[in-house]
Amino acid sequence: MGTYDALLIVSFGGPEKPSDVLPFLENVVRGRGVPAARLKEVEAHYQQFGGVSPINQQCRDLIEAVRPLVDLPIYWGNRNWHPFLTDTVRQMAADGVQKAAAFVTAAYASYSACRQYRDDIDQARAAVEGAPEIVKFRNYFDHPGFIAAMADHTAQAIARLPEAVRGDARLVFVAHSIPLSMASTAGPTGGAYQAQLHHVAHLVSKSLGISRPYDLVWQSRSGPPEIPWLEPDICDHLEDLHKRGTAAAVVVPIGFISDHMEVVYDLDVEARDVADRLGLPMERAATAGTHPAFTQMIANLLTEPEPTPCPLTCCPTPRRRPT
Ligand SMILES: CC1=C(CCC(=O)O)c2cc3nc(cc4[nH]c(cc5[nH]c(cc1n2)c(C)c5CCC(=O)O)c(CCC(=O)O)c4C)C(CCC(=O)O)=C3C
Ligand SMILES: [Fe+2]
Repeated sequence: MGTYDALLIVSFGGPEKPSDVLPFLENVVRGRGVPAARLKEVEAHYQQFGGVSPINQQCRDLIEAVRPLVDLPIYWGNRNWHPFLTDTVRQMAADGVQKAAAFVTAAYASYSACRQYRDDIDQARAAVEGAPEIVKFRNYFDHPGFIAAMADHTAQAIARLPEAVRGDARLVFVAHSIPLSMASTAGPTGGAYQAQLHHVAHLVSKSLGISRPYDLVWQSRSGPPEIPWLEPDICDHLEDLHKRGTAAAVVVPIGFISDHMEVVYDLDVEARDVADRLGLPMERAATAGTHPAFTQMIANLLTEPEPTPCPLTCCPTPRRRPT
């Protein structure tokens, strides 16, 4: 407590112009066996948005919103695109930073959401002489600040529905799908990714006073088709809800903390198309973004005791596959 001399934001990174898209995607999928056809599709999603992912600007906005709340210099580095984490850690060392707290823009356990960011931090530190110590915050999915932000945005989404269906709207929580093998090894004893997401879905519903059943479904499936991932997909699920006579759906992306490309494409384009075709009233809740409860959460995490390091068996690295 009170021992940090900098706050480091660690994020995924995204392209900011059309010519960034391919090299960015190559960084993301290196050694991960994502089929070429899937990559072509995703490339088209980015180009449809002018080759610009919203995620980097969202990190800048988050930093500006957090700056008045913390008494520390704030740095920012990404896994897959500029500013690269290694360059940021080099700058931190040059500035004489000794010990930084790291806020990762992913709230949950699993290799992709937690361990891979830890590895990024370790690799960046290993590449920089005199690198500062970097303490990653705990997985903050159940922090009251995150829950409050998501509950607030969910209430706003419900209020945007036609009045007649508001009271019956089905809450459809959604997160990034991951391979079943990754899900089964998430957290110290496995299954933590789904368990944490279920917990958040429960807490958000509860804080809205909604006791109706809700769903937890998945988006943005990648990887080779023969490898099983978490299902059902949000689009199939909307079809299913419609068949069952559901009056309306409020899609709540609890798996992400900003409205980046996977949100604005996979939900606001793809899932929206499905809902419109079905005539199913649907609203999408905003992610936490720069909600004041969420930015205050980041400041509050700085005052928590240092988290105990994860066991080595937690969220292990998947076997790398040839592309
Ligand atoms: C759990 C999880 C999160 C949440 C935690 C977190 O936030 O980190 C997340 C976030 C994100 N994923 C993102 C983008 C991509 N993810 C891909 C591929 C993959 N994601 C996976 C998982 C996750 N991903 C996995 C298991 C793969 C398969 C390849 C592999 O094993 O690594 C691909 C490759 C193409 C494809 O989609 O197939 C892209 C382009 C962006 C940036 C969006 C923007 O640019 O605005 C963000 C924030
Ligand atoms: Fe992803």
